[in-house]
Amino acid sequence: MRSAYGVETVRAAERELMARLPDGALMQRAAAGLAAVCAQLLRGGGPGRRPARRKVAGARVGVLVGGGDNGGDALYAGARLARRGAGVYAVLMDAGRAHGGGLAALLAAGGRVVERLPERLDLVLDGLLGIGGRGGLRPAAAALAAQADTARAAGALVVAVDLPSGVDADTGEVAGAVVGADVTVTFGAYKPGLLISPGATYAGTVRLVDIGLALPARPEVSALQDADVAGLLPVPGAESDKYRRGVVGVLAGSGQYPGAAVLAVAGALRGGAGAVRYVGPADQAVLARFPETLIGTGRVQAWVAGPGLGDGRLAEVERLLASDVPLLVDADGLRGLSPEALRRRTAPTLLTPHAGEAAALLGVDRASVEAQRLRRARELAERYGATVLLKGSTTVVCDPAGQVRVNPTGTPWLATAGSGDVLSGLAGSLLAAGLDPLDAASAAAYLHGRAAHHAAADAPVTAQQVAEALPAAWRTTSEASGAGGRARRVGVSGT
Ligand SMILES: NC(=O)C1=CN([C@@H]2O[C@H](COP(=O)(O)OP(=O)(O)OC[C@H]3O[C@@H](n4cnc5c(N)ncnc54)[C@H](O)[C@@H]3O)[C@@H](O)[C@H]2O)[C@@H](O)CC1
Ligand SMILES: Nc1ncnc2c1ncn2[C@@H]1O[C@H](COP(=O)(O)OP(=O)(O)O)[C@@H](O)[C@H]1O
Ligand SMILES: [K+]
Repeated sequence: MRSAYGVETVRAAERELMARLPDGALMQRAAAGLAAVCAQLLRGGGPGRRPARRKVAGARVGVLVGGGDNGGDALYAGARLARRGAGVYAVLMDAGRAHGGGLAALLAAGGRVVERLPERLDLVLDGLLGIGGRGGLRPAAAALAAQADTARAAGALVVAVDLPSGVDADTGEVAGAVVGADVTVTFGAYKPGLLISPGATYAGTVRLVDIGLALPARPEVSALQDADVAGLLPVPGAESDKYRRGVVGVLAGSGQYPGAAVLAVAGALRGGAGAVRYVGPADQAVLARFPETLIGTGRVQAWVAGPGLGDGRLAEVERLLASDVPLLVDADGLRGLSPEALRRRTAPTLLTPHAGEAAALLGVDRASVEAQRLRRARELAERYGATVLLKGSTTVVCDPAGQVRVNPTGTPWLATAGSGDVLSGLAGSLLAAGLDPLDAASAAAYLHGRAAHHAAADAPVTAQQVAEALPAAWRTTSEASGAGGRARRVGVSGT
């Protein structure tokens, strides 16, 4: 699990540790870790777009230096690289406020202060702002961020110190100018803004440097990894039967959108439930594609309601809302949903809106959901008293108690018609197999994103292909974690 902590929590942990260490020790730890990653990148150990230099000596390194400790980290790291023979050029945002010790160390090591970044750099350190950044970059910082972009376009690797300047550490929000990094070296803990887009997009690959912080057990935001997901996936035991594994009901499709029913069933069949029951007018289309589907109402352990329903069947969704069976509501089912109806429910509810649907539920515009994914997902979960999976460039899952997970898998190729229907079927199937909504939603998003990677391989992909790649995604997730033996056994008497 990747655990992320907000600025206040990180600062409190830093204070506590600093009180026990000599002055400046923490910054030296950060700078040493940062310089080590830069050296590795210069030697060709990272996402280089230039031929590797193979050594640090002779490399050309630019350092963008802000007025706080983030600039201090960058200066001390620059000094370490200069001592190893790199040519290091520092641009100070505000000469009067650059970190004194760091600047002296850089100059003593042979580094230089220059007016603007020179040409032909191998690497640029973005030390403008770290967790002390507030609001959009002010003009002087924005001008230096633009220099980083220019150097990057000319082939330099950009390494963000702690986080890309311009990204809000707590939310991933970006207001205006921002540094686009290839690699972010973050200190002590992941920050939520490194895991949530748009911030995550600007961070590139994130490397964590341990500086010894003691952090609370419960992170503010987490991202499941292979082993976590593998440990959640339901695996039948020797005594399992299809009913004990769970039956998922799918209320989806309409004359206008029969395909949504087929795709939701396609996802549900690959989600670990023992059977899928379909209710709706697209039964012939569903059966033609999946003869294993049960047709018509009957007992289920979870319902998926909404994909392609159109607007004529909201009464059926309301009946499910009034039932005591776990329920996932997606797409058309989300229209006109009342917070009161959800709050009255006794069984778990999972809502899976995309940004447009979330905007309608909150009465805000779509752009504000896309720019503030974490805040909007939290608001929805709180207002509706349900777990929310907000789809999009970073899928955010939030439960009513405020636990947040962000999904680390996926690809923009997933932005294709019908892939959301596959996801809702898959998540509903995991609910029917007994996972709670937070786990079902985050495991489903993880597998779905991974399936898209398998199926897309950097080319366009269809929703059906994503569904067909789910077994491979399941297998690679379990294998990569070596968790075959630790997976949940379901559908065995007494479980
Ligand atoms: N506190 C600690 O113990 C440690 C801190 N470290 C580093 O220190 C950083 C935090 O340092 P600071 O608290 O000094 O803060 P920062 O260095 O992140 O930024 C503070 C400076 O940026 C300016 N600023 C804020 N928002 C701005 C905006 N939108 N546009 C332009 N300028 C803006 C402020 O006026 C201030 O001068 C961390 O991100 C990390 O890099 C590391 O050295 C590890 C240890
Ligand atoms: N830019 C993106 N990057 C990664 N995944 C995306 C992006 N845009 C959309 N997705 C994913 O694609 C799927 C689209 O679902 P949805 O919007 O419901 O489409 P549909 O209604 O056509 O099925 C979701 O899983 C969503 O998270
Ligand atoms: K930075």
